[in-house]
Amino acid sequence: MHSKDQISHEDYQRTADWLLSQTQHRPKVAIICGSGLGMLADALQCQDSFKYSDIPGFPQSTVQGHAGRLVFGELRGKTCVCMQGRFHMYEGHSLCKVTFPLRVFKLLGVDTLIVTNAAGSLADSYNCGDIMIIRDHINFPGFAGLNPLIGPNDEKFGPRFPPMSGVYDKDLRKLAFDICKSMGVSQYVQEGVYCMVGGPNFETIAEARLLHKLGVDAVGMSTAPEVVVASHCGMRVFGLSLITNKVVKSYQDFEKVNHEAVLEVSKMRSETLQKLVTELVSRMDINNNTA
Ligand SMILES: O=P(O)(O)O[C@@H]1C[C@H](O)[C@@H](CO)O1
Ligand code: HPA
Repeated sequence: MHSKDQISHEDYQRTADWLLSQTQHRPKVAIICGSGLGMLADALQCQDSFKYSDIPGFPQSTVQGHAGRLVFGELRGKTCVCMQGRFHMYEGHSLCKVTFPLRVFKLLGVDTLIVTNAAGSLADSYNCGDIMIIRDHINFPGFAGLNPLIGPNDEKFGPRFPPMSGVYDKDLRKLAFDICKSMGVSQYVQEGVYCMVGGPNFETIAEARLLHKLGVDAVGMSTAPEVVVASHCGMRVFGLSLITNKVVKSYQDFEKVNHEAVLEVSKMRSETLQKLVTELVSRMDINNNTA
């Protein structure tokens, strides 16, 4: 499966060149919007946007709550590119396809990734609507050999064996905490470990208990492959999970999670997340991108 799906450097370059020919924007920051979080792109000024179906080489987004648009624009004078809709492994995409945009962004000049997702909480102290700053992740599919870096290594992007410790930038995490404090929202901001599972089904109770025992704070179906590829090609990474549900861990609890409820909670926190991401981009240290 992997060799058939292998994407060449030229393929990434072709898509990057097409985008560079269609927009004047030269982003340094990429933002990936999680389920129901597409409104993060609405804050961008002077937008140029492209449907994924119009971008050569781009996969298509099939999940409700993922619009399928790439939006370029400025956040407080800093140029960003925003994915309104991401690709998940459970949609049937290979991990090369899931992470295709990241390498294209690298070729556009992006050096910082802000990744967001909707996730269920395992940590007992978390509540629905909490924002979790991702300290670290567990890439469960990676344990089973589902890793986007499997296959011949493209040294132009990064090394064969990239380190993954400290992958979520410490300074950006601290900055985000400071911003949350000044926004007066610290009471529902957490920091924790995100775990990716393959999906598309939500967890059984036994699976939830296992993840809890392993020290997972929040579980979702994305993010880890994107972060692995971004880090492999040298990007700085910051991640946020919006806690949209508490994962059922008790056989006495008859609550059942569903995607509609996930989207509903995402909507509830959209304004706060938009403010937080805008402030973070505005205050983060990046090269002034006037190239
Ligand atoms: O794209 P994200 O990770 O935010 O989406 C989460 C995981 C599933 O795709 C979906 C389940 O409701 O939300
Ligand atoms: N499990 C996995 N993925 C999710 C969840 C969950 O409970 N909530 C949102 N995405």
